[in-house]
Amino acid sequence: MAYSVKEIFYTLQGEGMNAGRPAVFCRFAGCNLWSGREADRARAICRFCDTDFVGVDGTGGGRFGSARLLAEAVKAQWPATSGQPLVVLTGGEPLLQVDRPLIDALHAQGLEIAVETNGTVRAPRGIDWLCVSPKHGSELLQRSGDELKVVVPQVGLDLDALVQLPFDHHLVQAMDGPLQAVHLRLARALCLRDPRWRLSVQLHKLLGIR
Ligand SMILES: C[S@@+](CC[C@H](N)C(=O)[O-])C[C@H]1O[C@@H](n2cnc3c(N)ncnc32)[C@H](O)[C@@H]1O
Ligand SMILES: Nc1nc2[nH]cc(C(=O)O)c2c(=O)[nH]1
Ligand code: SF4
Ligand SMILES: [Mg+2]
Repeated sequence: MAYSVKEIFYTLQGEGMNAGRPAVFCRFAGCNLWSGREADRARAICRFCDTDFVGVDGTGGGRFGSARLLAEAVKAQWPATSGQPLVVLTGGEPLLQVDRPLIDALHAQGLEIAVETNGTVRAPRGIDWLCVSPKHGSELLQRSGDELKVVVPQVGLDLDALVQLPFDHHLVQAMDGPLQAVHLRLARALCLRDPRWRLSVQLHKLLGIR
């Protein structure tokens, strides 16, 4: 199968339990909850997205004709020094494209595989770290994993039900945008009130990196 990739870049994981860990990011093009066009945002299912995932024109992006070619392009971004290489597959919605051959090809390159998904597509087996971030108005099909990362506030999402889902970690992340300061206070208060939740701060935005 061929893969449409917006960009591939090396940075620090900015979110979740692995925040601060160096990783190669592979951002797949396209999403099932928004077209990515500003004109469509107001009527999209997911309306708060902070990411450009349209097209294959970013740094290191392109159409990759095979799993091996994409895995090699990802591995090429890892520095020559030692350490366990990590790739974060994101998007857009990566699980519209990630399949067993790609997982096997990334593992064959020695990469540990993390995925950021909206949970509307069931994850294939073999992912080493699965982060699910549910979106109100969509059906949550992937209901287990390593971390559940809920962007707040999302009116209509039942946090009491979500915190009971079988994930090892339950995190809230303040919705970025004009009201981010308000959302951060709300997310902080939520964790203090119910310590089953942990706060995920978008470290890369604080640092001014991608
Ligand atoms: C751009 S999404 C791509 C992966 C997948 N489509 C998803 O939604 O999980 C990566 C992460 O950024 C989060 N995110 C997107 N827009 C955000 C915003 N405005 N503020 C905070 N987090 C946001 C998502 O919830 C998700 O956890
Ligand atoms: N540094 C950094 N960390 C991230 N963690 C999740 C991201 C994403 O867009 O999926 C992201 C991102 O875009 N940049
Ligand atoms: S589901 Fe993820 S990629 Fe798609 S629009 Fe929402 S935050 Fe963006
Ligand atoms: Mg991002």
